[in-house]
Amino acid sequence: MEKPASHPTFPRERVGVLLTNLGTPDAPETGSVRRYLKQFLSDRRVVEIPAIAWQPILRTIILNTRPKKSAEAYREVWTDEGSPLAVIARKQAEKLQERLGDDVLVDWAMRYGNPSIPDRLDHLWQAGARKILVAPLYPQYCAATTASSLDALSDWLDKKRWGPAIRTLPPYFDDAAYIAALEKDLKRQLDALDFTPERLVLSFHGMPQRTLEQGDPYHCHCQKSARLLSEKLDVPTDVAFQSRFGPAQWLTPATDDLLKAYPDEGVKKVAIAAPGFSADCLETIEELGIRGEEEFLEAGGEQFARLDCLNDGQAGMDMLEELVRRELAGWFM
Ligand SMILES: C=CC1=C(C)c2cc3[nH]c(cc4nc(cc5[nH]c(cc1n2)c(C)c5CCC(=O)O)C(CCC(=O)O)=C4C)c(C)c3C=C
Ligand SMILES: [Fe+2]
Ligand SMILES: [Fe+2]
Repeated sequence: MEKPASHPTFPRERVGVLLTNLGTPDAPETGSVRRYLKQFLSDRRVVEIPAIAWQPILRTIILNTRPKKSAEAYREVWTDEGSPLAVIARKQAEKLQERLGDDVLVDWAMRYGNPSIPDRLDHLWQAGARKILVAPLYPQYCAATTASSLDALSDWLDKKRWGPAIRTLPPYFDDAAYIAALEKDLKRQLDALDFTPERLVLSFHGMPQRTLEQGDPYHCHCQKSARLLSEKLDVPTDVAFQSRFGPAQWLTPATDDLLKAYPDEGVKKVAIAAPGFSADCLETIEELGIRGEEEFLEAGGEQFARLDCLNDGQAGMDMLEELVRRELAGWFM
């Protein structure tokens, strides 16, 4: 039977994979940072204060002060290719695409800023992806990160007449592939240091203490990742939470407090890793690597090293390929 002339044509069906991360400004300038922070900090998953109380504070105080200061920090980490988080996210997607071949379309997106989750889902759909795995690259589940990415997915699906079958990558905080990748990569980096650290700090992004009391599993996921990892490493580890924001009580101990207290306790040689970040970003390169080192040395510390995240290195990509192939079972071998 002949198709009516008005009948749309469809591309070859394929499987899509969308790697998502948090997001970053388009440029290390006040205006770009303000746009990014406005979207980020207006997300009710991130700041759980009723909008009527929060929006005036955000618009009159925070967006008038923080963007300039944050832009300065972004300038310290910005590369010729762009923001480290975006550059690494793109490389992770390109390398995963190479590993999975043409039957799968791999793309990447950011929850805040660009490229956005709805734009890249549109792109995958238009390219023929009728089955899509959305993979928020957060090992530890958190409402502010994992659930928020899935909100963006469900908002997109909500508007579609015909939408894809969807799978989402579960948190992988205790997955053997994740722990093994960290073990391998951190051991490689520790072996390459020109000193032997007395302590390895495992620094996770902080969250308000209240979220733990309300049932967010993030704190427990971080503690379990840290325990499983520390069992594999020869150096003693401490867990800490970084990037405190606002006046509320956040998870403790705070990374900066821990670094400042070490020298008085006789700990003078420290390495620091951020296993909850799948890619290096402002929070690892600037906050840990620059500010953290300054704070530790000023307090009397002697040697300090920041270890890289898994990024697009061999160990991290082996893990990502394993996790993604597992989730694609039955869709693609
Ligand atoms: C990895 C998990 C992360 C959690 C959990 C998280 C929670 C969280 N963050 C803020 C406030 C800010 N975070 C900022 C940047 C930022 N945060 C994460 C990760 C987590 N955040 C990443 C990967 C980045 C990206 C940095 C980049 O390179 O672009 C910022 C912006 C920078 C700044 O102005 O300091 C803010 C603000 C809150 C409030 C929160 C949980 C409630
Ligand atoms: Fe953050
Ligand atoms: Fe816990």
